[in-house]
Amino acid sequence: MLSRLSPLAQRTISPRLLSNAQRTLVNISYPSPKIAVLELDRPPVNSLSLEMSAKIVESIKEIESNPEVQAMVLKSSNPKIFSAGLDITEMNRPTVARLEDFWRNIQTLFLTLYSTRLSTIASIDGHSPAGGCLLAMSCDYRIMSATPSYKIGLNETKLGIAAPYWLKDLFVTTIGYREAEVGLALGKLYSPKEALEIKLVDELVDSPVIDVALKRADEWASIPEKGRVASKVMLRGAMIQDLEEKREMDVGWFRDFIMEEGVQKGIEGYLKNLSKK
Ligand SMILES: CCCC/C=C/CC(=O)SCCNC(=O)CCNC(=O)[C@H](O)C(C)(C)COP(=O)(O)OP(=O)(O)OC[C@H]1O[C@@H](n2cnc3c(N)ncnc32)[C@H](O)[C@@H]1OP(=O)(O)O
Repeated sequence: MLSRLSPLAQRTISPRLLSNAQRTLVNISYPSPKIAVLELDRPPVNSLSLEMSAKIVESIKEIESNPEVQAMVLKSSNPKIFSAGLDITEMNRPTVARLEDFWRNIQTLFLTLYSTRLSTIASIDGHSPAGGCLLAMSCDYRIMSATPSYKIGLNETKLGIAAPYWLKDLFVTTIGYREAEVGLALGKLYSPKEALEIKLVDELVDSPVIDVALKRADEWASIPEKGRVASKVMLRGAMIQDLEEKREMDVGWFRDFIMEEGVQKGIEGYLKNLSKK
């Protein structure tokens, strides 16, 4: 990890030359006492490996531990990708133990981000498929760049897999049953304009997304915490409790689904096509 390098090494190695093993994977900054910015920094595409998920969770907890901080902006260090979703290599011929651990970390990531006392603003300046869309939907408010080529949505079926039941629930809660039904079946990736129309995102901006995200964070941070958190718990509590009770069942479902030979072949083929591009 970068933090294990000496201060001199940290200053002299260009960040672009660091391997992921040397990186912190996320960066935390505080533009003002009430606002934190959590930046995803796992090149090339911010995919969610076991370590990346664990690091995001650890960082949210670190930010939460400061009672003064009220809002957190989630952004990417990559100028055109928010997050490419789960690290597909984690699902490609894995060991059962690693796969199960990976999934427990993904569950924890969702539960932590979805239930944090912080107001969370997703600053989506780039592509946000699958697990990237999960991160965005777990936030309280989503702002996306209007750049027409960017895509957001749940494309799992295109990989030959299915979203877990709790991600399906989150999608339904966000965009409504019928749109979710079609979107999930087709593995549909929406343009920013389409995403705004179905309320998958709340706002589109042409200017640097982060500027508007910081403004919204200020607005959310000005609401008294007690009432704001109580209303969040009312709206989100049932889904959180449901997954808490079914975690191990969900791990079993995921493991059995992914380890099937046909699914493994599909994942292998999808990865090969990605690399060939
Ligand atoms: C039953 C279980 C349900 C589990 C739920 C799963 C949810 C998921 O999140 S599954 C993951 C779905 N994600 C995707 O399908 C996104 C795939 N990636 C892309 O579409 C593109 O990479 C991009 C649009 C995000 C960016 O395109 P760009 O042209 O800039 O970059 P690439 O050349 O495609 O990628 C660079 C590099 O990164 C590798 N890579 C891309 N995405 C992933 C990923 N999700 N996991 C692991 N690795 C990924 C890609 O293969 C390239 O690698 P090489 O440089 O080695 O070729």
